Amino acid sequence: MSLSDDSRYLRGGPVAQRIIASVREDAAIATAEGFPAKLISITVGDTAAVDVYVRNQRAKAALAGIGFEERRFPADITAGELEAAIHGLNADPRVTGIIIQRPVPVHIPIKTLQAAVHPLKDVEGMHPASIGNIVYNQLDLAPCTAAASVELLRETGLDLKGLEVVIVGHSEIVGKPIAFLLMSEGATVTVCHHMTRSVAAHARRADALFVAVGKPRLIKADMVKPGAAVIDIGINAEIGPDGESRIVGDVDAESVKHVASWITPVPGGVGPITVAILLRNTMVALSRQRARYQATYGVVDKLAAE
Ligand SMILES: NC(=O)C1=CN([C@@H]2O[C@H](COP(=O)(O)OP(=O)(O)OC[C@H]3O[C@@H](n4cnc5c(N)ncnc54)[C@H](OP(=O)(O)O)[C@@H]3O)[C@@H](O)[C@H]2O)C=CC1
Ligand SMILES: Nc1nc(=O)c2c([nH]1)NC[C@@H]1CN(c3ccc(C(=O)N[C@@H](CCC(=O)O)C(=O)O)cc3)C=[N+]21
Repeated sequence: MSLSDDSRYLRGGPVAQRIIASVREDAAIATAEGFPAKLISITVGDTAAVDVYVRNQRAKAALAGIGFEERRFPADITAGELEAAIHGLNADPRVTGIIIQRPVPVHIPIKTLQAAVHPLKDVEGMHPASIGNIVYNQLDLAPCTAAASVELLRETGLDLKGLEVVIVGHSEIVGKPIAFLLMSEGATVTVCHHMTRSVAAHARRADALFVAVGKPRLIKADMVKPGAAVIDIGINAEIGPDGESRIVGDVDAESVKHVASWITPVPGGVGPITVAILLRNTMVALSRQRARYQATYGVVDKLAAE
């Protein structure tokens, strides 16, 4: 069976479309009520790794009826200057959400930047205060890629309760949040990283295998349990046999597709859903801001009566 018509391929497009259609309805209502949503993307320095992401954010935000603006800053900007820019966006009532594209130059501590974003405008859930929410099983706003990966696993229809899940890669933006999201769903989760003695030994036990490392073909067929679901989060640029640059994941799809029951294509798997979730998170942030606004200013009648 060819890759393109194989139903075992878990495609992100239809899931993303579903999410964006629902965001579009919510955004239209909010706009009509006088609360248009607007997302600001911050990019610092060389942007090759994030260009595709930002391009898709802009396109899908337009489709969903969410405002979108990109702010680009030079690589030699100081952390202090960036924080000041973020504080300006925090204070701007027209701005609903702020996303800081990773990576940022090494002289800027990413944690400081994440902490500068007001938690109500933190559309990736990466503020130290926000990321704790998923530990407390508050799952309505999670880091986008992690949430997107879990959405794709749901598409398999597998019961997440008691599912043996192995995650390869433990970054704070992908691997770790996936682990927390799936623990909340009742899965049994093992997390592997570069010090894991045998990634293969763990991976072979997984009913669902998530891979977020950034190494092409790290996962081969002999590391996958027959019938497993394989969610490939990696995005790697490499030169293909035709001499053209192409994007591949972390999974050797050509061999793994013969063993797994489900596998996500790259591109066309997790990526499109990541963008859709970012927009959904922007609407979650908007409704939280509206609730705060209501709580603060929605007592006019009472004040007038006093
Ligand atoms: N589709 C999407 O929406 C997104 C895709 N990505 C892609 O996902 C991949 C991972 O991204 P990100 O999490 O940000 O990357 P990081 O570089 O932050 O994390 C990589 C992780 O992989 C681990 N690792 C490195 N080598 C090995 C190995 N040989 N075996 C097991 N684990 C290993 C590292 O462990 P340690 O820390 O111990 O060294 C680390 O936890 C990249 O390809 C990135 O482009 C990222 C974000 C969004
Ligand atoms: N703070 C932060 N959060 C991130 O989530 C984050 C980041 N920084 N930095 C960069 C990486 C990368 N990333 C992508 C998301 C979607 C696609 C995407 O839409 N991919 C399409 C590609 C389609 C096309 O080529 O146009 C696909 O996979 O099908 C790509 C890349 C998010 N990241």
